[in-house]
Amino acid sequence: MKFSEQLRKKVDSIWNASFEHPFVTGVADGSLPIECFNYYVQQDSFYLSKFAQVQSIGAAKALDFHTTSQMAFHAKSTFDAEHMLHEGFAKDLGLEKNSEGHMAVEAAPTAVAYTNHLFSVAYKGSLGEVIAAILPCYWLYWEIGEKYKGSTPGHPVYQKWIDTYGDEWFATLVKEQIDRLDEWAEKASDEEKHRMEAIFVTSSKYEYMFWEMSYTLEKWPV
Ligand SMILES: Cc1ncc(C[n+]2csc(CCO)c2C)c(N)n1
Repeated sequence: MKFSEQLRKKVDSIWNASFEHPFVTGVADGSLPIECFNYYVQQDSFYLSKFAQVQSIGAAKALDFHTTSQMAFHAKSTFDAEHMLHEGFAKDLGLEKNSEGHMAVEAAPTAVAYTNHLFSVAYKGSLGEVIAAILPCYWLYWEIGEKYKGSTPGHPVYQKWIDTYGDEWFATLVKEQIDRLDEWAEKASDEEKHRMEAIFVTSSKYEYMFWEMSYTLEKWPV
């Protein structure tokens, strides 16, 4: 069994909880209150800017020129695709920006914790560990896209969100990162593979928590 398949098996119950989370099912059937989606878009804007930095650290940690270039390309895709998608949502939803063009909100506890986890792996770990940390972001969204493809939420913004992750261009990016993980794992020690597995599980839990954070409009207690 490929290493990626082992990891996918390990997180099955965590990912199932994401598939069934009322934020996700609410986007698919249109029942999600719009303030939850607005909040998600604002928090995701913060998340994506950090995610692109983590991908760029991955680019610097690559062991060959081609992989450096591809990881940098992925960081740019986060800006071009994900960020632009969210810019469109922000415009459609009338969300406020500050003077630098960022969403005018404070990053919530879960968004801070998740991005700190990604940064900790990026600064301490190998490229294999960086891929293990960022892969659930790609792969989980891809499975959500596949699962809810064809849903008709009856809201243009929710429809666009569903359509984006069910699209072929996205599948190509995801498959490339899965292959990169498997290639790395072939040469990695058992110790490193254990670390990669633990990192993959932690990111999967944070993905679930990101839905929960958005659904409950999480705030700092003080
Ligand atoms: C919390 C959160 N997790 C994952 C994604 C999806 N995502 C973010 S960057 C990227 C790779 C480049 O497209 C993908 C798939 C998101 N938007 N927000």
